[in-house]
Amino acid sequence: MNRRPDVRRPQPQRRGPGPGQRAPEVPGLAARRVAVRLVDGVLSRTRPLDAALEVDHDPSGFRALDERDRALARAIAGATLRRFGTLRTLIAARLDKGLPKKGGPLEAILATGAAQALFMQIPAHTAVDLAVAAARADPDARHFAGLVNAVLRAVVTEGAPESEPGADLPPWLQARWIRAYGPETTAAIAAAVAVEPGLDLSVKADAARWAETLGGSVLPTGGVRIPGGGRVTALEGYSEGAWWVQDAAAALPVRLFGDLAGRSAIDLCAAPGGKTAQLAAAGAEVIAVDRSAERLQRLNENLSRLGLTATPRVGDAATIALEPADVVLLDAPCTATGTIRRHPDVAWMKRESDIAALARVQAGLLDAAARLVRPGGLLVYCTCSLEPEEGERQIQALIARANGGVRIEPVLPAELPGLEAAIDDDGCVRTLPSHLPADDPRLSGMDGFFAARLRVG
Ligand SMILES: C[S@@+](CC[C@H](N)C(=O)[O-])C[C@H]1O[C@@H](n2cnc3c(N)ncnc32)[C@H](O)[C@@H]1O
Repeated sequence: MNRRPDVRRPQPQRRGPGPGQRAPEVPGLAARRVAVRLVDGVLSRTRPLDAALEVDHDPSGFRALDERDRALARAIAGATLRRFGTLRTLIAARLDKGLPKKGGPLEAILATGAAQALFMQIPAHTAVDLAVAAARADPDARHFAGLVNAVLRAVVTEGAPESEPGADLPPWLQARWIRAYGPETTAAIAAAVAVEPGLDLSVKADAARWAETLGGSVLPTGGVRIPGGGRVTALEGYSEGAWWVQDAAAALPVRLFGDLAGRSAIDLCAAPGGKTAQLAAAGAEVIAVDRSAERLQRLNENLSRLGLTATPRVGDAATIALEPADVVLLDAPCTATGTIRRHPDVAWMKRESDIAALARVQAGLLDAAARLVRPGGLLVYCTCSLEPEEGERQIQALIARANGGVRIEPVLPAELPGLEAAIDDDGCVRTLPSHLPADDPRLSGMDGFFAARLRVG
């Protein structure tokens, strides 16, 4: 009996293969099933997208795919998560009784199917048929293959809705940003995170030459921006270690130290080493601390490709004992809500309660970092979060706790040409995804970051 589903005209009533039987693989199905697992890992808050793509033990099956299918699975998962707010609403409107409880990855199957048809250039019948096939291949979702077919046919017939600012953000996050930045700026942030961004590089030297070689432009932050797509490792200059991937906003905190030649530096929470590379390239003697030995190994590999050196130390930044240094950088663990543009999974992995828990960790790390600065030295604190609790309020609280021992060294407009709007009234840096606008939305924007420069002692 031929069990291969008719990919042009699905028959939802047909049952999948019985126990012990294997259906021949439908073309394109493997990539869809992996995309479903990637999205389901995020929606169930068990696996961030990048972790699923990188870890050796890969429960999604991503690494078993060939290169083309990997790119397709990644693109489907990315497009789904970027537009997930809209997709969830469209799907919910077609489900009178909500999502069945025992459907396994049913929501991920529906969302990836709809994303392909509505937001990627994939023919609707292919997207729907492969979603039905993915449901049939899943032990829990197979009972709902008919529902997948019905819901997706209705969704694709209706077509993509007008995009509304904020429709793709979790409501709790949108509400917080409106409180922190106002409705207009929040709409601008939402528009910026809706577009998959290009690639930002920090270069060791000669930004103009690398911009020309790679078909990009030099940013006011000193880095190079190129259109995204393609394998980073295949780009010119990668193997010779001429540059590393680093968002334009992530490159700002180290610049706040000024001249670093010959100075001692401690980089706390350093892996995978984007900022360590900047410190080392600027001539500092760097100790790079991270609590994860595995991630420090990646830092070592990255530095070695770049021909740069730092002393790695595995340890907890809150308690590590080190000789005080001229400058200390604390790039604290945070909710990373400023990076949703590049990591759309972050919006759906995080919970609002994560903010308070991380803010407590950040306060402890800040106190420890301040103790590692030699008297009169500089501390730069940064997070890639848009939440004031993880940025501005950390600094206000530290200054109050330090009783005159720590003060903000305000960043001057001349230090950030082209980004003066990112300097707040206290002289700290607050970048937003809507900063650095350009005509082409894919070449616009930057991560949301907070950075404060502090004089200690
Ligand atoms: C935001 S990432 C750092 C990115 C890095 N600074 C860069 O520019 O490439 C946060 C890092 O902090 C590390 N980390 C989290 N808590 C830590 C702690 N208490 N002590 C040391 N490292 C920590 C994590 O292992 C992770 O590598």
